[in-house]
Amino acid sequence: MLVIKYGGSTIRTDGSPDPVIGDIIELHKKGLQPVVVHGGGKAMSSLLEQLGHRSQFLDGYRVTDDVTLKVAAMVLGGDMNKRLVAAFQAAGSAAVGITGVDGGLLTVQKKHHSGGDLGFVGEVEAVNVTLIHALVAAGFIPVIAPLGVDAQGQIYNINADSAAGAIAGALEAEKLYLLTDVPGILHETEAGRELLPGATPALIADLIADGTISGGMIPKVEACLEALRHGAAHVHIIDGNDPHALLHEALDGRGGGTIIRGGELAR
Ligand SMILES: Nc1ncnc2c1ncn2[C@@H]1O[C@H](COP(=O)(O)OP(=O)(O)O)[C@@H](O)[C@H]1O
Ligand SMILES: CC(=O)N[C@@H](CCC(=O)OP(=O)(O)O)C(=O)O
Repeated sequence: MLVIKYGGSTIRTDGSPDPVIGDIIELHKKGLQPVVVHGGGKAMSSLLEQLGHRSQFLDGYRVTDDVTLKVAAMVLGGDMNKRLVAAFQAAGSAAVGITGVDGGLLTVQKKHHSGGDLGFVGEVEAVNVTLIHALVAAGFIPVIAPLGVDAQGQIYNINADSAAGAIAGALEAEKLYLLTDVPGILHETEAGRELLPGATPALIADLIADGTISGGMIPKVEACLEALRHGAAHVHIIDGNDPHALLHEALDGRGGGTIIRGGELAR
């Protein structure tokens, strides 16, 4: 299976044909079994702002109070999830939208952070992939919103990269693709800010420590490491704004971006 995390910063919400969805359908037709995990952080921030609620982040994780949790359920589990499923439908492919709450997919506990209380932010404790396997076996593309539930039935907001990393690990997916709004991990070189084509966990730790990797890139690389720890063969951060980068990368390794492997430095 291929797990594809589609970031909210690049998801089209204007109804125009979405090349990423076209690519995912193409991969499905070729028998590659894609599983989609989506974000929607940008749409959440904009609705929260309309409600007069300020968004606050700690290392890329949104501090989630009661209001924010409601907005997460509405935007991620509702609007964003159904828009994506409708876009798959319009492009001629059957997708089924679920959240991590459905079928016991994502059991979480409250995530603790050294920088302060994150509120209702979940850290994935257990993944039950039964529902994903059932949907894939029936020919559907699962489209998953990053919400989870704890043992007491409390719903939590999960960073979409973290949810995708945990799901890719549990599925022992051959590949995890994280589609975002930058070409990959960028770093300073003598020639200026450039794409880092390959990285190892050790290099990533150095880049977080020296501040090169910050904000929304932190949950992304943490998700990559989590998926690698659980047996994903490699993970790849690619540009969701580059039309067909996903298809090129999945079919012949020409999509660009940053590959992260557990072993030696890639490429
Ligand atoms: N070293 C880095 N290389 C690339 N992007 C970085 C880096 N450090 C921080 N970022 C930020 O991470 C962002 C991607 O994360 P995020 O905004 O959460 O996107 P998404 O919605 O796709 O998950 C980039 O737009 C950039 O602002
Ligand atoms: C806890 C946490 O940070 N949850 C994220 C969930 C959405 C998300 O991750 O969306 P993107 O992938 O588009 O950034 C949030 O509230 O923004």
